[in-house]
Amino acid sequence: MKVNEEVARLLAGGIPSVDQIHPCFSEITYIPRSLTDAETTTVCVFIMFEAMGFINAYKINRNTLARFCLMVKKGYRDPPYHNWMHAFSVAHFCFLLCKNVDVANYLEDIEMLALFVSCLCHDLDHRGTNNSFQIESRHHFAQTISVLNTEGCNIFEQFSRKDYQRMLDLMCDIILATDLAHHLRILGDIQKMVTGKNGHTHHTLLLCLLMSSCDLSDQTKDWRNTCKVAELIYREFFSQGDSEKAMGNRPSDMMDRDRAYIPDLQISFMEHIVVPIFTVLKGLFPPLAVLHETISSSQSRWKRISQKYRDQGFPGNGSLEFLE
Ligand SMILES: Cc1nc2ccc(C(=O)N[C@]34C[C@H]5C[C@H](C[C@H](C5)C3)C4)cc2n2c(-c3ccccc3Cl)nnc12
Ligand SMILES: [Mg+2]
Ligand SMILES: [Zn+2]
Repeated sequence: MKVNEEVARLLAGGIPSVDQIHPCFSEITYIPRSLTDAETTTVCVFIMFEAMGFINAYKINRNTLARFCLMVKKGYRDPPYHNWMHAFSVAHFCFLLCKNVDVANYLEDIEMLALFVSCLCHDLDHRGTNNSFQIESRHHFAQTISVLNTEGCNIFEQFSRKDYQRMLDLMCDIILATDLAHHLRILGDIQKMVTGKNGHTHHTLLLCLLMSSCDLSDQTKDWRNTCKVAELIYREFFSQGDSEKAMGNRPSDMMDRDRAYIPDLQISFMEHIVVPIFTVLKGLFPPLAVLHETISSSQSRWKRISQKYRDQGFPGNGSLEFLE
C-alpha cells in the first residue's frame, strides 16, 4: 500500500490510548514482540509519541509524523534479527523507561525525544552482517538523516536552527553508542558516573547507557523470548559466517556454525555486556531491579544448559531445539 494511504488510515482513526493496544502495554514486563501485526506496530509508535507528550511539546505535525514512522519502518530490511521488529521493541523499552522510572529527572525533554527517535532509527538499513560495528552505526545514523531529508518526513522541521542542530548531535552520539565495542570502552566511565565519583550525572554517558539497555532489552523479558532472540541472532551470525567462508575468510567463532558453542557465547555476552549495564541501571533506577533478577536467572539457565550439553554432547549444528 502507498505511504499516503497508510498515513491517511493511520490518522483517520484518531490516536487510541496505549491500553487499547493491550492493558499491560506500559508495564515493564510487557513483551513488544507479542505484537506480530506490522500495521499495529506502526500505530503503536505513533501512540507512544503521543503518550510521551512529544507531539504537543514539540508541535510535531501529525501527517509528517505518520509519514516519518512509515518511512522508518520501510527503512529496515528483513534479516532474522536486525529488522523492524527489533527497532520497534527497542523503542518500546525506551517508552517503558519513560513511563516506569524517573528518567525525566535526569534528562532534558529534548534528550528524551532524541533517545526515542534514535531507538527507532538506530539499526536502519542493517544488512544482517556486521563488517565492523563502528562503520555500521555511522551508516545507521546516515540513514536516519536521509529519512529526515525525505519530503514530508522531517518531524523536526519546526525546530529552531539551534534545537535542530542539538537534536542531530544527540542522535549521532546515541546511535554511535549502539556499537558494543564503543560501549565497552566507556563502561568504566559509566560505572564511575553512577557511583557519583564525579558528582553530577553526565547526560551523554547516561544516554549511551540507556540506549544500550534498550538495544539489549530482549534480555529483560521471559526465557521464551530469550530463546527466540538467541535463535534469530545466531541464524544471522551463522549466515554471515557462511558468506565469509564462501569468500575464503575464516569467521570469528561466534559466527562459525561449526565452531560456535552457543551457551558459552551467551554466558560471556551476559557476563561482559548485559549484566553490567542492568547492574548500573538498577543502581540508578530501583524499579528496574526486577529486570536484573530476570537477567541473572537467564544467565544461570545458560550455565545449566552449558554444563548439561557438555556432559551429554551438544547438537553441533548450532540449532537451538535443545533449549527446553
Ligand atoms: C543475544 C545476543 N547475543 C549477542 C552476542 C554477541 C554480540 C556481540 O556483538 N559481541 C561482541 C564481542 C566482542 C566485543 C564487542 C565487539 C565484537 C567482539 C562482538 C561485542 C551481540 C549479541 N547481541 C546483540 C547485539 C547488541 C548490539 C549490537 C549488535 C548485537 Cl548482535 N543483541 N542481542 C545479542
Ligand atoms: Mg546495531
Ligand atoms: Zn539494535
